[in-house]
Amino acid sequence: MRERSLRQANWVGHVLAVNAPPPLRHWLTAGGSLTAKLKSHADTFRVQVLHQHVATCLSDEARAIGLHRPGRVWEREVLLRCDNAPVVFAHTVVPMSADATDWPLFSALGERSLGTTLFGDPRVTRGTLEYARLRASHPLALRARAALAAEDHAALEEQLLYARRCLYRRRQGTLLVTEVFLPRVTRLVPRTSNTRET
Ligand SMILES: C=C(O[C@@H]1C=C(C(=O)O)C=C[C@H]1O)C(=O)O
Repeated sequence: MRERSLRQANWVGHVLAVNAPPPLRHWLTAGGSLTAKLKSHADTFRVQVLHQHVATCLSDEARAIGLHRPGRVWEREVLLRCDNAPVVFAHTVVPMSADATDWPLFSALGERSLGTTLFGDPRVTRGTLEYARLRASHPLALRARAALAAEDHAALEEQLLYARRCLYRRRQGTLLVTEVFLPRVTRLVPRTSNTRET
C-alpha cells in the first residue's frame, strides 16, 4: 500500500489545503486559459510537445475520467515555455472511449496550445479545479524532471511541485488536464506588449 501511495497525490478542492507558496497561488487558481495568462507574462511563448500517444492513465486520475481502474487513454505531455524557460509541465488524458467527434482537434494539435481549442469552443464545459502537492516520487514529478535539461534539475530537487487539474467535457467526451507548475514560473512578470508565439 505504501508503494502505491507514493505514486498517488491527494487532490483537494481548495488551494489553501496544499499550502502553496504565495508566489504560486495566483498561477494555481487562475481562471480562464493558462496559455493566455502565460502569454501575458512573456515576450515569447512556446508549446514543446514531449509526446502524444496511447498510454495507461495514472492510478490517481482513472476515477476522475470515469474509469473504474487505470485504462488506455490518449496522453499528451508538453512543456510550456515562456521566453524559452520551462514553466509548466502539462499532462492531458482522453479516455479511448471518446470518438473523434468529442475532441475533433485534439489528435492534430501539434505545437498549438490545447487551451486555444478548449476556451474557444462553446460546447466545452470546464469542471472545478483540484490541487495537489506532488512528492518527488509521483509519476508527473518524475516525468517533469525527466523532461527538463540538467540545468533545471537542481531547482526541482530543492522543492515540492504544486499541480492543479481540471476535467473538461464536450459532447460525450471527457478530457483531464493536469498542470505541474515548475519553479521558474514564479519569476514571470506581467508584460504590457503583445507576446510573439515562436
Ligand atoms: C488548457 C490549456 O492548455 C494548455 C496547453 C496544453 C497543451 O497544449 O497540451 C496543456 C495544458 C494547458 O496548460 C490552457 O491554456 O488553459
